[in-house]
Amino acid sequence: MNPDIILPPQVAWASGAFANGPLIRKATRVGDLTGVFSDTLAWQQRDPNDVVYHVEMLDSTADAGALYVGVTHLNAGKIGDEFYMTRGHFHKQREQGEVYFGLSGEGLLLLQTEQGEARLERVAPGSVHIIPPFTAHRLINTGTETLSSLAVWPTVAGHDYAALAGGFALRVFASDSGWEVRHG
Ligand SMILES: O=P(O)(O)OC[C@H]1O[C@](O)(CO)[C@@H](O)[C@@H]1O
Repeated sequence: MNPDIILPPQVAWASGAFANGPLIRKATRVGDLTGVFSDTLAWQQRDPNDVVYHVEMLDSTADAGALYVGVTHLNAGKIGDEFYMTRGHFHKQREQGEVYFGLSGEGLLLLQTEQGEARLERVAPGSVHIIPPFTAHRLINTGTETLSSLAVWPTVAGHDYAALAGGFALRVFASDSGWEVRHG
């Protein structure tokens, strides 16, 4: 007798759309991102209901060793001259790492250590980003299409946003040549 074969969740690599999974979906809007963008006036003038990004993730257990798999869909856009980006965070359990995979669109992954040293990796379809322990991370969409990136991270990791209340050390703005990096 053949055993029943389980149909696992599926992800469409080109779009990041999930099928067959126990999905959680969360949208982050302009109004949720207080203090994140440098041009406060431009931020205040925007519709707070505009979605900047949404995350779809497969639900998982909170057990040690369990993993989340999720896709962040970061819309193309700017607040003032600064490109749309995720809020960004350290893991509450700082020793937990994460892996990002670029699926579609183009952008940057901003990584920052606890000592404030920041670096940028180019995100593009097929790119693989190993986020080490003790490293904050933020996605930035420098393109004209939605930037979609798949991530795998431990469910115990948690989010610490407070440690970055003063912002990251680098910001990315539109420029004549496409984009430019400035110190925060
Ligand atoms: O929590 P942030 O900084 O808004 O980032 C968006 C998402 O990116 C992830 O790191 C993985 O996609 C999630 O943990 C998080 O929900």
